[in-house]
Amino acid sequence: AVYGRTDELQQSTSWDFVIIGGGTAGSVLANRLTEDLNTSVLVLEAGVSNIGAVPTQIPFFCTLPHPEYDWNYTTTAQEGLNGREIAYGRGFILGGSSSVNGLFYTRGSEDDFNRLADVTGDSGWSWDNVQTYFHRNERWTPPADHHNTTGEYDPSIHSLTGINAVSLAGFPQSINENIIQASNELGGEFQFNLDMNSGTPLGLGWLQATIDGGNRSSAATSYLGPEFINRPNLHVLVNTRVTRILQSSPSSSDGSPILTTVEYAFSPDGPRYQVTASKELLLSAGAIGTPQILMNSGIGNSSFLTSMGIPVLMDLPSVGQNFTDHPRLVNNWAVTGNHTFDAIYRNSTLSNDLEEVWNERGKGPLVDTFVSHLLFARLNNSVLDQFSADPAAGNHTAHYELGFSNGDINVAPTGHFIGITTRVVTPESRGSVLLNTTDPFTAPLINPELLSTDFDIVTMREAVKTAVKFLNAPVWTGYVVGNPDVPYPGINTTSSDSDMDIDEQLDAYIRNNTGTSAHAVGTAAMSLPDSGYGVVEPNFTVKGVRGLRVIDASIFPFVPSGHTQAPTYVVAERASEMIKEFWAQEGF
Ligand SMILES: Cc1cc2nc3c(=O)[nH]c(=O)nc-3n(C[C@H](O)[C@H](O)[C@H](O)COP(=O)(O)OP(=O)(O)OC[C@H]3O[C@@H](n4cnc5c(N)ncnc54)[C@H](O)[C@@H]3O)c2cc1C
Repeated sequence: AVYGRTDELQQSTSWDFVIIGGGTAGSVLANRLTEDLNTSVLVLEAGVSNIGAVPTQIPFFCTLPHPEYDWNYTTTAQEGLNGREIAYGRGFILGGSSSVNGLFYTRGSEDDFNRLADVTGDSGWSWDNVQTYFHRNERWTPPADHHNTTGEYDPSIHSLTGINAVSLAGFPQSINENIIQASNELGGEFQFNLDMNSGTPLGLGWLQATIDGGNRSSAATSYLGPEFINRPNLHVLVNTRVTRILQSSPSSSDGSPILTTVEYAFSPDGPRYQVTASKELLLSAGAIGTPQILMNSGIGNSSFLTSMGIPVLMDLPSVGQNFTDHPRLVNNWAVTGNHTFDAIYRNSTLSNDLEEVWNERGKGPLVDTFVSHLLFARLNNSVLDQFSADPAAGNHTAHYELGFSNGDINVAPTGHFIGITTRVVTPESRGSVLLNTTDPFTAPLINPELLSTDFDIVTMREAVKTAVKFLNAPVWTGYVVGNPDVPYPGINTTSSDSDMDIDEQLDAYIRNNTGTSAHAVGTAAMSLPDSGYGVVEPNFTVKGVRGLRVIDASIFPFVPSGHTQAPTYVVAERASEMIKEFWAQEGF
């Protein structure tokens, strides 16, 4: 059950596992570990319950701000973004970021997982071996309008038996046919890909999203859904901020501290409570929350911790480092038609009417997220050759992504648009999450270092050029204003003196407008034992301590080359299995 106050919990209960953070990964762990009714689990979640959080349930409204369900973080000044500080979304709600995200369901590439297997020395992460976990996660679901989906995906690679709903779009956008036609006209990098979740995502295809009959499918609605949440051994405490992890008993025989006690509070000045897990603590507070909790507990770079006045429990300099994210840029071009979705954002009467249709019939444009198709593409060799190394995990892995929208998600006051969101999916930039103060209720310093390398800015520039190339396909004649010779965004004239001028102007536009995908990973990276870097071992245990594992998006040493929720679900599914196997071997 879900509780709002600590005194509602049965005080006599002892917990086998305490999970810190009821987000994407935490909800999977809570579900899988309580499949055995003899295993008791307590989840401590800082955010609110997802029940009744209607704005988060409507897929199309995912682009609107929902401050009551968000941590409302802001980054440090980003040099690569001309010094701007930008909003950094994180779900402050059961289900975590899966309850507020853009709902895109992309698994990443075969190369991404094979690289993870190499880096961790664990073949269990290879693409072939993780298919089991994708299948445990995914429950392929018909779209809200039940249209014939033949030719829009490959059924052979999907699962009907998982927990989290995934579907194709359930409302036809007026540009759908043109997008497919443009892919046929242009071929090459725009070639149609029947299913981008096959391990080879390159090309253009239909977006798959975590949507269940027009409603968001989050970790909370699925893994903590009605059929699971009332298990007698599953207890979820919301509105509960974990402040620190504490050493619970004398060190183990090899001298490693045993960390199975967690301290939590309901307000900055309120009393601190403690609870101890009889088996393990599972830290799933996400790529921002996890390093913050570790550092406040004395696990991190010892000189940094000492400078903050925190007693050092374990010197792990990689905590909070290696922060990786996908830079994201929303580009728009004016169109002549008026069948775009722009009016929905501007006209509150229309938006309310559509919400009624969504609510009563599960139909209409609100049943989908804001993108209908994606393109995954690689840099041309001539561009790639400028760089000493290719950060992609392999040759079947994209460097950038384009997402096509039938309108402007930035809500322009007038006009009709086609939107193309460009993202760098193999960024070289690495940032950090560090403590600002030792107050666990104060936000940490979030520095994704977006666009801080040449590779990243050049790749974003190529992505924008690819978007323009796409809009110059013959099918857009008479629809996209300017076709042929669609203008580059941010540039007033197409007749610049030289290519260099255009590149410089594009770079200025990119740096002034790029934001985040909120695909934060890497701040508690997994590495081989004795590798000299990293935070967790391949079995998710925090290096040098006992009783504590980190299981969430922070463990990825490299960001997958797609949106990060599906890989995070896979991490949590596999971790649950490993934990169960470990305790079965221990004889429990
Ligand atoms: C706005 C946005 C859009 C995105 N769009 C997409 C998309 O379209 N597709 C996609 O694949 N991915 C997307 N992502 C990324 C994806 O959702 C995340 O990578 C994934 O959900 C991360 O899962 P996690 O378990 O690591 O963290 P989270 O799901 O964020 O879970 C962490 C949980 O821990 C809780 N917590 C943190 N600190 C504490 C504390 N001190 N005490 C108690 N609880 C705590 C949080 O409240 C949260 O519930 C998006 C993310 C955001 C924020």
